[in-house]
Amino acid sequence: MEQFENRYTIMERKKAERTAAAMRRDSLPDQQRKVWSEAACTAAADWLESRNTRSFMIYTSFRSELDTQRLIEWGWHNGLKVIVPRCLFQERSMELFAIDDWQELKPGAYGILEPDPTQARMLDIDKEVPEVVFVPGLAFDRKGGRLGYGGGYYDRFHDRLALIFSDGKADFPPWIGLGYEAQWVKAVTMELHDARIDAVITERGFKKTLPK
Ligand SMILES: Nc1nc2c(c(=O)[nH]1)N(C=O)[C@@H](CNc1ccc(C(=O)N[C@@H](CCC(=O)O)C(=O)O)cc1)CN2
Ligand SMILES: Nc1ncnc2c1ncn2[C@@H]1O[C@H](COP(=O)(O)OP(=O)(O)OP(=O)(O)O)[C@@H](O)[C@H]1O
Repeated sequence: MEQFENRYTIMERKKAERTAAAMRRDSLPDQQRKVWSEAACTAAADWLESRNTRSFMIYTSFRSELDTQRLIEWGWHNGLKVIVPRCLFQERSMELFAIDDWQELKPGAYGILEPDPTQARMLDIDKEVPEVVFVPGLAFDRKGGRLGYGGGYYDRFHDRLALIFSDGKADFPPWIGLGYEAQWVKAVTMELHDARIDAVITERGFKKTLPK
Protein backbone atom coordinates (compact mmCIF):
# COMPACT_ATOMS: atom_id res chain seq x y z
CA MET A 1 0.00 0.00 0.00
CA GLU A 2 1.37 3.32 -1.07
CA GLN A 3 0.61 5.21 2.15
CA PHE A 4 2.71 2.72 4.11
CA GLU A 5 5.67 2.90 1.84
CA ASN A 6 8.68 4.12 3.78
CA ARG A 7 10.99 6.96 2.79
CA TYR A 8 13.74 4.63 1.74
CA THR A 9 11.62 2.92 -0.88
CA ILE A 10 10.29 6.29 -2.10
CA MET A 11 13.88 7.47 -2.58
CA GLU A 12 14.71 4.26 -4.42
CA ARG A 13 11.68 4.69 -6.61
CA LYS A 14 12.56 8.29 -7.42
CA LYS A 15 16.10 7.22 -8.23
CA ALA A 16 14.83 4.63 -10.70
CA GLU A 17 12.47 7.19 -12.25
CA ARG A 18 15.38 9.64 -12.57
CA THR A 19 17.59 7.10 -14.32
CA ALA A 20 14.82 6.15 -16.75
CA ALA A 21 13.84 9.77 -17.46
CA ALA A 22 17.46 10.85 -17.99
CA MET A 23 18.04 7.97 -20.40
CA ARG A 24 14.90 8.84 -22.35
CA ARG A 25 15.85 12.51 -22.61
CA ASP A 26 19.47 11.70 -23.52
CA SER A 27 18.25 9.46 -26.33
CA LEU A 28 16.35 12.26 -28.11
CA PRO A 29 18.34 13.11 -31.25
CA ASP A 30 20.42 16.32 -31.03
CA GLN A 31 18.78 17.90 -34.04
CA GLN A 32 15.29 17.21 -32.67
CA ARG A 33 16.26 18.65 -29.31
CA LYS A 34 17.48 21.79 -31.02
CA VAL A 35 14.28 22.26 -33.03
CA TRP A 36 12.03 21.48 -30.05
CA SER A 37 14.02 23.80 -27.79
CA GLU A 38 13.54 26.68 -30.19
CA ALA A 39 9.82 25.97 -30.53
CA ALA A 40 9.39 25.78 -26.76
CA CYS A 41 11.34 29.03 -26.27
CA THR A 42 9.06 30.73 -28.78
CA ALA A 43 5.99 29.39 -26.97
CA ALA A 44 7.39 30.58 -23.64
CA ALA A 45 8.17 34.04 -25.05
CA ASP A 46 4.64 34.32 -26.50
CA TRP A 47 3.15 33.35 -23.18
CA LEU A 48 5.30 35.87 -21.28
CA GLU A 49 4.34 38.56 -23.75
CA SER A 50 0.64 37.72 -23.51
CA ARG A 51 0.71 38.39 -19.77
CA ASN A 52 2.94 41.44 -20.03
CA THR A 53 5.65 39.89 -17.87
CA ARG A 54 8.57 42.16 -16.96
CA SER A 55 10.89 39.61 -15.31
CA PHE A 56 11.43 35.88 -15.25
CA MET A 57 13.76 33.37 -13.63
CA ILE A 58 15.32 30.86 -15.97
CA TYR A 59 17.84 28.05 -15.75
CA THR A 60 20.80 27.69 -18.09
CA SER A 61 20.67 24.25 -19.64
CA PHE A 62 23.03 21.37 -19.01
CA ARG A 63 23.15 17.76 -20.20
CA SER A 64 20.25 17.05 -22.58
CA GLU A 65 17.89 19.62 -21.05
CA LEU A 66 15.68 21.81 -23.16
CA ASP A 67 17.99 24.58 -24.34
CA THR A 68 16.82 27.92 -22.93
CA GLN A 69 19.32 30.10 -24.80
CA ARG A 70 16.75 31.57 -27.18
CA LEU A 71 14.39 32.50 -24.39
CA ILE A 72 17.14 34.22 -22.41
CA GLU A 73 18.18 36.22 -25.46
CA TRP A 74 14.56 37.05 -26.28
CA GLY A 75 14.24 38.45 -22.75
CA TRP A 76 17.30 40.67 -23.23
CA HIS A 77 16.17 41.91 -26.64
CA ASN A 78 12.73 42.76 -25.31
CA GLY A 79 13.83 44.53 -22.16
CA LEU A 80 12.72 41.95 -19.59
CA LYS A 81 14.72 41.33 -16.44
CA VAL A 82 16.34 37.92 -16.90
CA ILE A 83 17.09 36.25 -13.57
CA VAL A 84 19.47 33.29 -13.36
CA PRO A 85 20.14 31.25 -10.20
CA ARG A 86 23.49 30.28 -8.73
CA CYS A 87 23.72 27.07 -6.69
CA LEU A 88 25.15 27.13 -3.19
CA PHE A 89 26.17 23.50 -3.12
CA GLN A 90 26.66 23.11 0.63
CA GLU A 91 23.23 24.43 1.56
CA ARG A 92 21.55 23.11 -1.58
CA SER A 93 20.11 26.60 -1.99
CA MET A 94 20.14 29.16 -4.79
CA GLU A 95 20.84 32.88 -4.97
CA LEU A 96 19.50 34.95 -7.81
CA PHE A 97 21.19 37.40 -10.17
CA ALA A 98 19.94 39.71 -12.90
CA ILE A 99 21.85 38.89 -16.08
CA ASP A 100 22.27 41.10 -19.15
CA ASP A 101 24.93 39.26 -21.10
CA TRP A 102 26.45 35.77 -21.50
CA GLN A 103 29.73 37.20 -20.22
CA GLU A 104 28.23 37.50 -16.76
CA LEU A 105 28.00 33.70 -16.56
CA LYS A 106 30.66 31.08 -15.89
CA PRO A 107 30.59 27.31 -15.20
CA GLY A 108 29.73 26.58 -11.57
CA ALA A 109 28.36 23.69 -9.51
CA TYR A 110 27.68 20.63 -11.68
CA GLY A 111 29.26 22.44 -14.66
CA ILE A 112 26.08 24.49 -15.12
CA LEU A 113 26.60 28.06 -16.40
CA GLU A 114 25.98 30.33 -13.44
CA PRO A 115 26.15 34.05 -12.69
CA ASP A 116 29.65 35.17 -11.83
CA PRO A 117 29.11 37.02 -8.53
CA THR A 118 31.96 39.42 -9.34
CA GLN A 119 30.16 40.58 -12.48
CA ALA A 120 26.42 40.09 -12.10
CA ARG A 121 24.00 41.94 -9.85
CA MET A 122 22.66 39.79 -7.01
CA LEU A 123 19.01 40.24 -6.12
CA ASP A 124 17.61 40.64 -2.66
CA ILE A 125 14.66 38.32 -3.11
CA ASP A 126 12.74 39.95 -0.29
CA LYS A 127 12.50 42.99 -2.52
CA GLU A 128 12.85 41.72 -6.07
CA VAL A 129 11.01 38.52 -6.88
CA PRO A 130 10.76 37.09 -10.41
CA GLU A 131 7.26 37.45 -11.89
CA VAL A 132 7.52 33.96 -13.40
CA VAL A 133 9.77 31.02 -12.49
CA PHE A 134 10.77 28.49 -15.16
CA VAL A 135 11.74 25.19 -13.61
CA PRO A 136 13.94 22.47 -15.14
CA GLY A 137 13.00 18.83 -14.81
CA LEU A 138 13.66 15.27 -15.83
CA ALA A 139 9.96 14.43 -16.08
CA PHE A 140 6.57 16.05 -15.54
CA ASP A 141 3.06 14.71 -15.03
CA ARG A 142 -0.38 16.17 -15.77
CA LYS A 143 -1.10 16.88 -12.13
CA GLY A 144 1.90 19.14 -11.71
CA GLY A 145 4.31 16.49 -10.50
CA ARG A 146 7.94 17.22 -11.32
CA LEU A 147 11.00 15.04 -11.03
CA GLY A 148 14.30 16.91 -10.56
CA TYR A 149 17.86 15.74 -10.12
CA GLY A 150 17.29 15.22 -6.42
CA GLY A 151 19.09 18.21 -4.91
CA GLY A 152 15.85 19.73 -3.67
CA TYR A 153 17.07 23.13 -4.94
CA TYR A 154 13.81 24.25 -6.50
CA ASP A 155 11.69 22.85 -3.65
CA ARG A 156 13.74 24.79 -1.09
CA PHE A 157 13.55 27.89 -3.22
CA HIS A 158 9.76 27.44 -3.42
CA ASP A 159 9.65 27.34 0.39
CA ARG A 160 11.63 30.56 0.61
CA LEU A 161 9.26 32.32 -1.75
CA ALA A 162 6.27 30.92 0.14
CA LEU A 163 7.54 32.73 3.24
CA ILE A 164 7.86 35.97 1.34
CA PHE A 165 4.34 35.61 -0.11
CA SER A 166 2.75 34.36 3.10
CA ASP A 167 1.20 37.78 3.86
CA GLY A 168 -1.11 37.21 0.88
CA LYS A 169 -0.50 40.72 -0.51
CA ALA A 170 0.68 39.46 -3.88
CA ASP A 171 0.20 36.33 -5.96
CA PHE A 172 2.85 33.65 -5.88
CA PRO A 173 4.74 33.60 -9.21
CA PRO A 174 3.63 30.94 -11.68
CA TRP A 175 5.88 27.86 -11.43
CA ILE A 176 6.35 26.68 -14.99
CA GLY A 177 8.08 23.51 -16.16
CA LEU A 178 10.02 23.83 -19.37
CA GLY A 179 10.81 20.66 -21.27
CA TYR A 180 10.19 18.40 -24.23
CA GLU A 181 6.84 16.79 -24.95
CA ALA A 182 8.71 13.47 -24.52
CA GLN A 183 9.23 14.27 -20.84
CA TRP A 184 5.57 13.80 -19.88
CA VAL A 185 5.10 10.69 -17.77
CA LYS A 186 1.99 9.10 -16.30
CA ALA A 187 2.86 9.93 -12.71
CA VAL A 188 5.95 11.26 -10.99
CA THR A 189 6.50 9.99 -7.44
CA MET A 190 5.87 13.01 -5.25
CA GLU A 191 6.59 13.71 -1.59
CA LEU A 192 5.02 16.33 0.65
CA HIS A 193 7.92 18.78 0.22
CA ASP A 194 7.79 18.59 -3.58
CA ALA A 195 6.42 21.77 -5.13
CA ARG A 196 3.88 21.26 -7.90
CA ILE A 197 4.16 23.12 -11.15
CA ASP A 198 1.27 25.16 -12.53
CA ALA A 199 1.92 24.49 -16.20
CA VAL A 200 4.46 23.01 -18.59
CA ILE A 201 5.70 24.61 -21.79
CA THR A 202 7.01 22.28 -24.49
CA GLU A 203 7.52 22.48 -28.26
CA ARG A 204 3.73 22.04 -28.52
CA GLY A 205 3.01 25.07 -26.38
CA PHE A 206 1.62 25.94 -22.96
CA LYS A 207 -0.31 23.34 -20.98
CA LYS A 208 -1.78 24.02 -17.57
CA THR A 209 -1.50 21.09 -15.17
CA LEU A 210 -4.58 19.66 -13.45
CA PRO A 211 -5.37 20.23 -9.80
CA LYS A 212 -3.95 17.51 -7.53
N1 LIG B 1 19.97 23.61 -15.66
C1 LIG B 1 19.67 23.23 -14.42
N2 LIG B 1 20.10 23.94 -13.39
C2 LIG B 1 19.81 23.52 -12.12
C3 LIG B 1 19.08 22.35 -11.89
C4 LIG B 1 18.64 21.61 -13.03
O1 LIG B 1 17.98 20.57 -12.91
N3 LIG B 1 18.96 22.09 -14.25
N4 LIG B 1 18.81 21.97 -10.61
C5 LIG B 1 17.59 21.44 -10.21
O2 LIG B 1 17.30 21.31 -9.09
C6 LIG B 1 19.75 22.38 -9.58
C7 LIG B 1 21.00 21.53 -9.70
N5 LIG B 1 20.71 20.24 -9.27
C8 LIG B 1 21.46 19.11 -9.50
C9 LIG B 1 21.39 18.08 -8.60
C10 LIG B 1 22.15 16.94 -8.77
C11 LIG B 1 22.95 16.80 -9.89
C12 LIG B 1 23.76 15.57 -10.11
O3 LIG B 1 24.69 15.55 -10.88
N6 LIG B 1 23.43 14.46 -9.46
C13 LIG B 1 24.11 13.21 -9.67
C14 LIG B 1 23.56 12.15 -8.80
C15 LIG B 1 23.96 12.33 -7.39
C16 LIG B 1 23.43 11.20 -6.57
O4 LIG B 1 23.83 10.06 -6.81
O5 LIG B 1 22.59 11.48 -5.72
C17 LIG B 1 23.93 12.75 -11.12
O6 LIG B 1 22.84 13.01 -11.70
O7 LIG B 1 24.85 12.11 -11.62
C18 LIG B 1 23.01 17.82 -10.81
C19 LIG B 1 22.25 18.97 -10.62
C20 LIG B 1 19.98 23.85 -9.73
N7 LIG B 1 20.31 24.23 -11.09
N1 LIG C 1 11.78 22.29 1.03
C1 LIG C 1 12.73 21.49 1.47
N2 LIG C 1 13.35 21.71 2.63
C2 LIG C 1 14.31 20.90 3.08
N3 LIG C 1 14.74 19.81 2.40
C3 LIG C 1 14.18 19.54 1.25
C4 LIG C 1 13.15 20.36 0.71
N4 LIG C 1 12.79 19.85 -0.47
C5 LIG C 1 13.56 18.78 -0.67
N5 LIG C 1 14.38 18.57 0.36
C6 LIG C 1 15.35 17.47 0.45
O1 LIG C 1 16.17 17.49 -0.71
C7 LIG C 1 16.38 16.17 -1.20
C8 LIG C 1 15.96 16.02 -2.65
O2 LIG C 1 14.60 16.29 -2.80
P1 LIG C 1 13.80 15.86 -4.11
O3 LIG C 1 14.01 14.42 -4.38
O4 LIG C 1 12.41 16.35 -3.97
O5 LIG C 1 14.58 16.72 -5.20
P2 LIG C 1 14.17 17.20 -6.64
O6 LIG C 1 12.89 17.96 -6.59
O7 LIG C 1 14.26 16.05 -7.54
O8 LIG C 1 15.40 18.16 -6.89
P3 LIG C 1 15.59 19.60 -7.56
O9 LIG C 1 14.54 20.52 -6.98
O10 LIG C 1 16.97 19.97 -7.12
O11 LIG C 1 15.46 19.40 -8.99
C9 LIG C 1 15.61 15.24 -0.29
O12 LIG C 1 16.53 14.68 0.58
C10 LIG C 1 14.64 16.15 0.42
O13 LIG C 1 14.36 15.67 1.72
